[in-house]
Amino acid sequence: MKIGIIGGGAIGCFVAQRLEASGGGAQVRLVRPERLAEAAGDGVPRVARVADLPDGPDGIDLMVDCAGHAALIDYGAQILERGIDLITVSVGALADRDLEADLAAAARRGGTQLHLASGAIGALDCLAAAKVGGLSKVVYTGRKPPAGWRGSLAEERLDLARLVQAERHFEGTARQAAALYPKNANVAAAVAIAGVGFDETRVELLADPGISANIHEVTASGVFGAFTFRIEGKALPDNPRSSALAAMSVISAIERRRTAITT
Ligand SMILES: NC(=O)C1=CN([C@@H]2O[C@H](COP(=O)(O)OP(=O)(O)OC[C@H]3O[C@@H](n4cnc5c(N)ncnc54)[C@H](OP(=O)(O)O)[C@@H]3O)[C@@H](O)[C@H]2O)C=CC1
Ligand SMILES: O=C([O-])CC(=O)C(=O)O
Repeated sequence: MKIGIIGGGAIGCFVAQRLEASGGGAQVRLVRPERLAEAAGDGVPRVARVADLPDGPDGIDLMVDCAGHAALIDYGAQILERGIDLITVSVGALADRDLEADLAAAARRGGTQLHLASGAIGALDCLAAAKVGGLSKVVYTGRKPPAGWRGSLAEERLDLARLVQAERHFEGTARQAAALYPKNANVAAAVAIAGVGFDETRVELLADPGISANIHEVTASGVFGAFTFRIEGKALPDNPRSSALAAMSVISAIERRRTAITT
């Protein structure tokens, strides 16, 4: 399988290095034009760098977006329309109804699929199955140490450097959370898409100086019964905002495409 990657940050580098180590390394990395001249800094120097998809090698089977909302907006539709499947971590971008419709139309035209990586959360399979019977309530709570909220709206709402106890900086719908916190609420979006949708999923986001992990909790109830899922995810060393599991979920999604029998 010929794979291309978008994003050379914490998640993109993890993915590129894992692919390289498994012998099935990526063929190309899509970068912003102004990044093209830079020396390879991701530990996988033989990967071709291009600023536009047509400049890359032919026959790419799969692109993986590890870059964030802007990348899905910039490249998603053209990738899908060119007949290339796409795995993305930028799930929150789909809170924009127009983008969601554009991506779905591009996938139909290209005969392709946009696969949403499970990211930093789990239990999405459980939510999706429970949705079949009918879900009555889904609540997602995201809790990170103050450093995990740097560069987000939380900085405007709280004095992150001086927190002495957990403080909530957002309460609302998953659609609002995903739009307001593009680097931090992709999990809320994934929970919404698997379950009761962007407008019915309730979200709370907290900064907590007493924790060192990114703690995500989902509670759901419906015809199936009820469940609570809680994960304490370690952040990636290069980015305190992003849980390591998000990067691992991309590799897992790729591996599942390579095996005859999959979950
Ligand atoms: N689904 C989930 O559970 C999770 C999803 N995420 C999403 O993943 C994103 C990436 O996370 P992470 O790797 O930690 O972030 P980083 O900030 O470490 O890296 C982001 C990388 O993407 C590149 N990039 C951003 N925009 C574009 C673009 N338009 N075109 C090409 N490259 C681009 C950046 O390049 P440059 O340096 O040139 O800007 C950088 O290399 C997050 O912003 C978030 O949206 C994160 C965690 C969990
Ligand atoms: O990585 C995480 O813990 C969650 C995250 O940033 C997101 O949902 O965007």
